[in-house]
Amino acid sequence: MAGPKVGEKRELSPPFSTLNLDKKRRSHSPRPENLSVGATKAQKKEAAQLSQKRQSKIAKKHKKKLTDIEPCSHDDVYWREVISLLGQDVVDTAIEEGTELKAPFDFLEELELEISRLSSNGEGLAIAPSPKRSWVVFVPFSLPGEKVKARVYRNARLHSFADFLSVERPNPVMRDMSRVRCKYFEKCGGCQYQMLSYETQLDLKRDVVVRAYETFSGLPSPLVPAVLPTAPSPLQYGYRTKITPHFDAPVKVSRRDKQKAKQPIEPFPEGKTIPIGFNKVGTREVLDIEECLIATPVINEALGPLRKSILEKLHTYKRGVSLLLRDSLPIPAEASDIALTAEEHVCVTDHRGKVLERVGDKLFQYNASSFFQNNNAVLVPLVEYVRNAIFPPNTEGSAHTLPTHLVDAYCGAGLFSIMLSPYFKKIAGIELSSESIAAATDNAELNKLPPGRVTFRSGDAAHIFAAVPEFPPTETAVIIDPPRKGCDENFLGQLLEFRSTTVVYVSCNVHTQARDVGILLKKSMEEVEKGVKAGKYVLESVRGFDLFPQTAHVESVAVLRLV
Ligand SMILES: C[S@@+](CC[C@H](N)C(=O)[O-])C[C@H]1O[C@@H](n2cnc3c(N)ncnc32)[C@H](O)[C@@H]1O
Repeated sequence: MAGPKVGEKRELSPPFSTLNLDKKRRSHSPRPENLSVGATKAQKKEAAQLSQKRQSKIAKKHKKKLTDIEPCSHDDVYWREVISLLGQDVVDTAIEEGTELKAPFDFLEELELEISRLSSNGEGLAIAPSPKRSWVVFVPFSLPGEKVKARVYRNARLHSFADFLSVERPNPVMRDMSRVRCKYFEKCGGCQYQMLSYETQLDLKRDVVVRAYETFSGLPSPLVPAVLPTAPSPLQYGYRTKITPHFDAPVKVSRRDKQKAKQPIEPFPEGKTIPIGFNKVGTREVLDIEECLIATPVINEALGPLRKSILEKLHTYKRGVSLLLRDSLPIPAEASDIALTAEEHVCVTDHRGKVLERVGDKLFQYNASSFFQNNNAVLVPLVEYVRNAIFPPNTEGSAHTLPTHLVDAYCGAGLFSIMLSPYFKKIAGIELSSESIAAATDNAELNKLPPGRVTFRSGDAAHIFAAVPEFPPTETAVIIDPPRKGCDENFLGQLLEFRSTTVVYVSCNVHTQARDVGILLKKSMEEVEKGVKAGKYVLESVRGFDLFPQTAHVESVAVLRLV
């Protein structure tokens, strides 16, 4: 369950962004904002012409076949949204006619658009009002039913991305700008939903889960249960325990200059400042951020002094830097005193430092640069939900054997293994990062788990099944929590071979989750049909969890049972 960084630019780049002008737009062409303020018609025309030339050059270079789109990638998710809005027939006709890369408007053209619905990434989707051909435009910060003004900044196959300019006719039910708390909203790429009620945000995230399973699982609808309402985060602001603001190189030095001259790099003039913060929406340009209201208070308290100290020694930086601010409990000098640590929080800014967090009655220590979930407030409800899925409350007296063993695949610093340790006789966790495995092993000791109950090993998740020959599959539950790209075929094959009674799949990318669940269900059905195996997997439930309020991001938990 990773999750987006605040202000992180979503991956819109290759292989699908055939006319990817983003970088160029930033480096050479006049920025749209600059153009809108006082730009003459001639300037706008010149920019558009320049960009059109560049557009066709890049299009030629990068023209990709549809088959090059990586399944379940951001590009694929956008492409499926385009198909669902335009209809497969319209898309097929455009491809046949060869017009699918010919946007019906100019680069940087201002459009007035009627928003139909929201995309899975939180942008409004509109069909461009063009008599030439049907074309979809994605506009951030716009809502269904609204009429908005937007300016196109990138064209791709049958769709474009546009900067949001203004709402001409708001959706009075959904939009309430008095809800917006952050002064950077609509500029920063971090949050998409601050103008919405929290209930609406949760409903929208449920829709994303529904659409992901419809689109990416390949399962007939009767095999997908009704998606449950999204579980809320106890905190809707001040929840984020990690942020990574960044800044670009204060002085640009070309590689050739560095190699050739080997002379001291010109210092950045003292007293000057540069933006330190998150990416401006839809760009890789840094927006100066002095506070981030979704981050915890201790992070915001530390951000000001950290920014100040950087600006004071700005001339010493020769490269851009990604800062790290992590909310932590203070770590006592003596490791044995760690459980007694005070509950006032501190902010860790050293990438090589340690972070200490309490989740329920357990403590977790890990390296500041390693993975840990970024919303501490929701972790107890999330783990509880996973526990209830493994031990359903009403199974007493049923033939169902309750698991005594747990496999925790992609275990990180041991969150699920350690939190669920009281409920199992034996637990095995596996994780690629040896740093995280070291932390997980230490965390088992820190929480005084009975020796031998939990073992962690570093390696590819698929290796776990060979490593636990003594785990009886019918009495073993498996938790999977892979990175955004989901599980690979090797892992899924071995999971199917192992055949544990319960699989709980936690994911920060519901699209790859839906794909993987679809593969598991279909393959296990095939095995039954061929008479190779007796039982098959069914998808018992799917539910979104809101780990990132105010953003469009959703975590998803799917429960699979062997029947
Ligand atoms: C989303 S995190 C989940 C971590 C943990 N379950 C938690 O909640 O804290 C995914 C983890 O998978 C690990 N990982 C990535 N690829 C892996 C692989 N092929 N095998 C095992 N672990 C992997 C990453 O290092 C990362 O720690």
